[in-house]
Formats: sequence, C-alpha cells, structure tokens
Amino acid sequence: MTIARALTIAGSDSGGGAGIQADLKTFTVLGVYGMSALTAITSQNTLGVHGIYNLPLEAIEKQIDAVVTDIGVDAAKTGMLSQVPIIELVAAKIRQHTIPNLVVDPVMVAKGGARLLEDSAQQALITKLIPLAKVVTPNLPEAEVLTGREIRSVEDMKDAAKRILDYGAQTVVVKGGHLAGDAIDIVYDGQMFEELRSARIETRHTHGTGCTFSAAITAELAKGKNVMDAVKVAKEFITCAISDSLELGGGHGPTNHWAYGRRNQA
Ligand SMILES: Nc1ncnc2c1ncn2[C@@H]1O[C@H](COP(=O)(O)OP(=O)(O)O)[C@@H](O)[C@H]1O
Ligand SMILES: Cc1ncc(COP(=O)(O)OP(=O)(O)O)c(N)n1
Repeated sequence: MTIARALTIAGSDSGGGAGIQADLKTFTVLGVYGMSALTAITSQNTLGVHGIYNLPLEAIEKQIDAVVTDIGVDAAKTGMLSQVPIIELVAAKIRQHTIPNLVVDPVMVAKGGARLLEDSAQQALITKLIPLAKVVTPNLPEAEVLTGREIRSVEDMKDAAKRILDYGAQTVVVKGGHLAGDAIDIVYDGQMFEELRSARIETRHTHGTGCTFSAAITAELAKGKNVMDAVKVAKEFITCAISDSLELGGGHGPTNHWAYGRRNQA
C-alpha cells in the first residue's frame, strides 16, 4: 500500500493539544503517514507553557536528514522554531533536500502568552523561511508583527496578506480567529482573494487551532490537492474540531481531531 507522507518540523506540547502532537493526530485522521523533527520540548498543559527547552541544532538536522533520505516527504510544515540558528538550519535543510509543498505556520506566542519565537528571530522568519513557503498561515497578531501594521478588519487582513506575499510566499492565509464575529480566513495567491467564513464557536477550548489548521493543509497537499482545496478541507477540519472540542484540564482545552472523520463517516 502506498500512502502520502507528511513531515512536521515543530515543538512538542506535552499537553498534546498543539505542536507536534496536534500535527501528527491531524495527519493520521486525514489518512497521511506522519513524521516529525522536534525543534524544542515544551512543558505545557491547558493552563500554559511552563518551560521551553530548545534542542541542539545537530539533533534537529539529523532528524530531518533521517526521514527525508529514507522515507521521503510529500509535504512538510514548520511550527515552533524559536531562535535564529534553528530557523536558518531548517531553511537550509528544506533547500538542500528540496522538500516540496512547505507550509510555514509562523508560530510566535502561545494562547497563554508564552513567547515561542524570540523577538530577534522575527526577521529570520521573514527573510529565510517565508520565501520557501507554498503556504504561510499567520494569525492576526503574527500578521501584525510580520507587517508592522494593526489589523482590525477584513480589509486590513487583505492588505496584510498582500504584504506577506511580497516576502516571497506563494499563498498567504491570514487566519481570523482573533477577530470578533464570524471566523473569517483570507486566502491570497497573488491573483485573487478568497474569504473562508464559518460561524464563531463560543468555547474557550481552542488550544492548538493554528497548529491543527496548518497540519490539515499540509496533509491535503501531501495527498496532491491544490492549495485552495487543501485550505478548504483544513477550514472544515478545524471547524469540526473546535465544535466538538475537548473539556480537558483547567484552562484552554484542546480541539477534537477525530470530529471531522466521524462527521464524514456519519
Ligand atoms: N472560536 C472559533 N470558532 C470558529 N473558528 C475558529 C475559532 N477560533 C479560531 N477559529 C479558526 O481556527 C483556525 C485557526 O485560527 P486562529 O485561532 O486564529 O489561529 P492560532 O491558533 O494560530 O491563533 C482558523 O481557521 C480560524 O478561523
Ligand atoms: C509546541 C507548541 N507549538 C505551537 C504552539 C502554538 O499553537 P497554536 O496552534 O497557535 O495554539 P495556541 O497555543 O495559541 O492555543 C504551542 N502552544 N506549542
């Protein structure tokens, strides 16, 4: 049996709601073989991030080399890459192995407020990684940092998408989870804008929404979907996952990665 292969290059969330754990669950539910290259270990739960331990560059490099040279990769995503040398290494490895279908989730701050990207590394994300991206998926605060502009409306989101595309990404998805009202994501490929809209689900259990969304795009690209179709599946996937989110822990519980598969079986 052949199967599409997806790689996540990201941090570990011990609580299982975000990071590598969310990515691998998403890959599995979408029928894709998942692989991982850990960049950092976080001690994390639904209440927040309690510790961050970046891995040595050699460990990150060897994980990527090991899976790419043996198993192969149809699509990959990046998540938490907290320091300049890690971003530079990952960008160099993506170029060296010509890893296709790269989704860059420019992770900066976790929901509880912990910084997962050092301020000094913001520029490296813009100049080294985003130009390699088939899709880049900033949330509103990330898009504000990347563009240096406030975003308060859908029009502002479109303007930010244009500016981020100019950094060299092929498609930009500005996620609207942090805006009031409907959850509207703006997709821009340099030619046209598409608005993906869903009703806002009133829940505090949204830990890991961004990781799960970008992992779903990656899984669908690995299967050979085009970008717009992949993003549409990801929007449905995350909407189901939030609708049926899990009341675990005392803070922001995780989304439900199984909800999309169950709905499609019903
Ligand atoms: N309360 C919500 N109801 C419905 N969709 C949401 C909600 N919160 C986030 N989303 C959707 O989840 C995805 C991730 O967005 P967002 O939460 O902004 O990312 P991040 O986790 O990176 O901050 C987007 O498709 C967004 O529209
Ligand atoms: C290890 C790790 N990576 C990324 C994140 C951020 O995940 P995100 O999907 O943006 O969700 P929230 O943390 O904002 O709920 C993380 N927390 N941990």
